[in-house]
Amino acid sequence: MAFEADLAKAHAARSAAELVQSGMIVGLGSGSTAGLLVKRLGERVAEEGLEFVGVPTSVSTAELARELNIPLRDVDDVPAVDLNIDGADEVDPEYRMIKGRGGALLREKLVACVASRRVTIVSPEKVVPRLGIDSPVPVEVSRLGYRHIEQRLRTLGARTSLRRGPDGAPFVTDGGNLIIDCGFSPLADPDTLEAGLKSVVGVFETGLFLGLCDVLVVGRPDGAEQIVTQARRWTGCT
Ligand SMILES: O=C(CO)[C@H](O)[C@H](O)COP(=O)(O)O
Repeated sequence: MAFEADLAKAHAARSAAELVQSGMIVGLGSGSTAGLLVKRLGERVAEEGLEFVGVPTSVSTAELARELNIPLRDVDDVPAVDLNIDGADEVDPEYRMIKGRGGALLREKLVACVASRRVTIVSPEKVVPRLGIDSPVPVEVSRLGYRHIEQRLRTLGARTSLRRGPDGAPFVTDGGNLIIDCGFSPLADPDTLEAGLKSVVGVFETGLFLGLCDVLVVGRPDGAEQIVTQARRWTGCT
């Protein structure tokens, strides 16, 4: 089963890597599926002389891309991003997503928002009838005051859990913040929830990615399907 999911991720990554053309500025997502994408792009650089500039969404993605000789820029050093390719934890029938299991949600959302075209790459089990049944919504918060922020998130109906690393210490994001995972059952209205979470002082970003999927690439053990979503675009990005 794990082997099939890995194969599906590899097919999704490979299919999306074909969308990258020389001259593009490309947002490079984070996580295992995005890692496979970066590796495939590295192969294209080495084998075909593909020339593009990557905008990494995490320290680990930047390290991998550098090893593969992919030139990088920070998001503030590019005028815009032509194409962003990233993974997701869950995608619903309206192409709304939960992201951030890897803890890179703030930078991922920033880069997705400045991209002209956003591509999501997933294995099939990530496509769900409804968001939040299995995955909590990660919320990136200030270290200062995080206990009070957690209380406020509870008043919005969240079952909260401060994310911790393997050593038991609080997980710290690339941006130096904390993550509070927020379980909602059910997650009834993602748009209203996003507005509520963002209204809490000290919340920097949430893992709800709404209107940020223009193309969904679903990998399978034997290939991949690209779906042009025509999903409503998120007004925060336009
Ligand atoms: O949002 C993310 C990291 O913050 C990842 O894209 C998401 O968690 C999917 O990861 P994977 O491809 O390893 O399943």
